[in-house]
Amino acid sequence: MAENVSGLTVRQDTETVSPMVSFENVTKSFNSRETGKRAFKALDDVSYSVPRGAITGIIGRSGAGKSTLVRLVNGLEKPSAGRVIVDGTEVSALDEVALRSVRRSIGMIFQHFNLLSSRTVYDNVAMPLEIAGVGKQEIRKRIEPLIDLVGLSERTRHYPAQLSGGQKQRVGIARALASEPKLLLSDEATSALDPETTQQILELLKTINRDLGLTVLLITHEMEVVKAVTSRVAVMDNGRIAESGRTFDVFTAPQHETTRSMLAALPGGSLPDWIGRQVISEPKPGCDALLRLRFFGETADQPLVSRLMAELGSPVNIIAGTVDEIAGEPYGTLYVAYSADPAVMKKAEHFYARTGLNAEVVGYVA
Ligand SMILES: Nc1ncnc2c1ncn2[C@@H]1O[C@H](COP(=O)(O)OP(=O)(O)OP(=O)(O)O)[C@@H](O)[C@H]1O
Repeated sequence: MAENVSGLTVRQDTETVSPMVSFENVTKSFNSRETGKRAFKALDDVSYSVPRGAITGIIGRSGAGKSTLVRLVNGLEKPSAGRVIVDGTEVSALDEVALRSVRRSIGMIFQHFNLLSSRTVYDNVAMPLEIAGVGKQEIRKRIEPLIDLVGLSERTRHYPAQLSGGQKQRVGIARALASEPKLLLSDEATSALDPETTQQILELLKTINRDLGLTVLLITHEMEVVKAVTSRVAVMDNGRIAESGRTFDVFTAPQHETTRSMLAALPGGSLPDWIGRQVISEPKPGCDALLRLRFFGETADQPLVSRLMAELGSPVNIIAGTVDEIAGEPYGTLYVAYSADPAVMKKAEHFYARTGLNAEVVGYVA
């Protein structure tokens, strides 16, 4: 834990021994377009480590600084202060020639795929190897299994215009893997895809991460993407890391306002509108308390709601609920209402303390 500028205690990731990427006190200022003077800090004293072999998400709203962070990793930008270290090499200190070889060890996929329309699937994937001067035979030997891996063996002679968005991104992934990178950067790679295609591409990224042991750093503004595929996450806000840690921990107990409001957009992340409109913040005589119960870990598979009902001896009204999976772990949310009578509330509190059930009063309904 550490203090941020506003004095709030924020969560920080600590399990990052021998990271693949380290940002050490990185600040990136841009010149003001009006005055030409350094005015705007797109990144403000960012320290963060991307663990080796995992899929890590960087999430934040538009303008939070995500793309700037990624551009520092492959040396497209240099920090104004601080260091960026990739697999032990300080990329922020390298000249253009040295950077070229580092970039070969970093694959990248993009929102708009960046394929060459005049080249076939095969030729797009082969391109990084052609540029590196690899012979035709060797290229074929390396490319064919990759095209197979991304499920496009039937389409090697097709042009990008003949492919769907998901297929184009598969080409982008195969091309990124052609030079056998140790790190894959994904910049909003699923943002232009429909939800079903997004899931398929995310599954492919998981397979690649697992089977090739490739470290993936994925930047996105979509919580759904982070939830589905990452094991670690850093939430960015105004050029700073607002909080970071295991995705499951950050999603189930968010500490920063930005994380909370981004999570509210997920299905089940906020109250249904019809009840939300009736919620009052202070109890009135005879009203019900509205609670959010969260089930995970040991509380995920126990019949705690029926036990709660028996314990209170007063009706428990189930308002809404979802059962979901975060980073592969089950997670449920249930909104319930019961009498806000102090005696009932006290019994409920004892029940939560005894069982470890995570419960939070979100308001009252008359
Ligand atoms: N070359 C530049 N010159 C001036 N300002 C820049 C430059 N590049 C980025 N910025 C500013 O830095 C801030 C962070 O931009 P960045 O693209 O990193 O954010 P982001 O989180 O990736 O947003 P988005 O999701 O919209 O791409 C923005 O306010 C942006 O306008």
